[in-house]
Amino acid sequence: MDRVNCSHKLEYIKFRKWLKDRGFEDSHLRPAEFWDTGRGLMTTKTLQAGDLIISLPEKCLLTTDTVLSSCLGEYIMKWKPPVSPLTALCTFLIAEKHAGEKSLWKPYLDVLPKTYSCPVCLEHDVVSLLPEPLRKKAQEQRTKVHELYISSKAFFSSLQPLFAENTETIFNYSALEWAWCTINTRTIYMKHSQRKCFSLEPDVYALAPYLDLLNHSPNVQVKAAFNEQTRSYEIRTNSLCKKYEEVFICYGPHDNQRLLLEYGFVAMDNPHSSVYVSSATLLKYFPPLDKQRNAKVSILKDHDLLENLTFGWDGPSWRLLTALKVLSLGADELFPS
Ligand SMILES: C[S@@+](CC[C@H](N)C(=O)[O-])C[C@H]1O[C@@H](n2cnc3c(N)ncnc32)[C@H](O)[C@@H]1O
Repeated sequence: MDRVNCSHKLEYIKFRKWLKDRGFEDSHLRPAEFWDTGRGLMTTKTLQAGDLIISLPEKCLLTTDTVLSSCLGEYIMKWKPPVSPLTALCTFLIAEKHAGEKSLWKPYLDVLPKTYSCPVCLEHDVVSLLPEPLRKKAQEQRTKVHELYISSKAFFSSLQPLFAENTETIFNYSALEWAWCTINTRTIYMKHSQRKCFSLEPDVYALAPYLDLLNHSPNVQVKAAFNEQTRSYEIRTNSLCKKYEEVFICYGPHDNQRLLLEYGFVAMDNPHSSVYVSSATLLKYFPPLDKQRNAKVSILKDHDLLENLTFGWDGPSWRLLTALKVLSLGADELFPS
């Protein structure tokens, strides 16, 4: 058995009832465990190109509007300097999880992963096994989440009147890491207009319960957008998907480094696969005594051409070729008189 339907489990029965109460009608998708991709959605009817995979009503979406209309809203509105939309969503997830039975979002929270595999969650000795350019990005991710935690601490304390328990216990680092990964790995893009109560970071995240059970395949094409007429977020497939098979969407033309960094997995047979070449590796192959070496390196740095240098299936990328060309220039070619 390479897939096991899990829609009979109590948590999914409650989850689907919760979605139905919010206007979601699902006829052909079932949560299932797949041997290769883990949990995902299986279709009980064949989907042809052009068919609707899912149409999720606005009422099911969790956005910054949801956060502002909750009890957190007044605290966000009065907090200076304003928090980011991302911080607001993280705070909401942590607060709702803490509310347990009392949360209106409990059936959704109950089916969210308990742990994640993004680099920020990996142990130091695991990160140190990653190849160099990825290791650096993994460390940057850890720093980013840590800084978010430090910079949000005062705001979290301001929420104390809402909780009987100490906010430091509720909004601890591991709770923030879980909330950050939930948002980073599961949100859809939905642009909201800029609001004064939030910082200038773009407000583009929406959590889309059930739809966020769809796994990624680099080999399918889909069209996804909010439909203003039906007031639902809709995804149509452009690929055939046979009855009882897993339905995939495409998160974007991402290589495996990006998939690991953003989503915590890598895709088999990824047409966007690439191999990253660190600047240290590149420079090792150029003469250390080249008098113009420092000038060349600083030109490349100024143009942001010493990072994200890759080989894809078609050979070296434009960025890598450019870096190679600059480093190979002769003495009279770099600054011709
Ligand atoms: C939007 S969620 C999809 C549903 C998720 N599998 C679940 O059980 O909740 C995105 C996450 O699913 C997993 N995922 C998505 N596509 C995958 C794939 N092709 N292979 C393995 N894991 C995948 C990754 O952990 C990713 O962070």
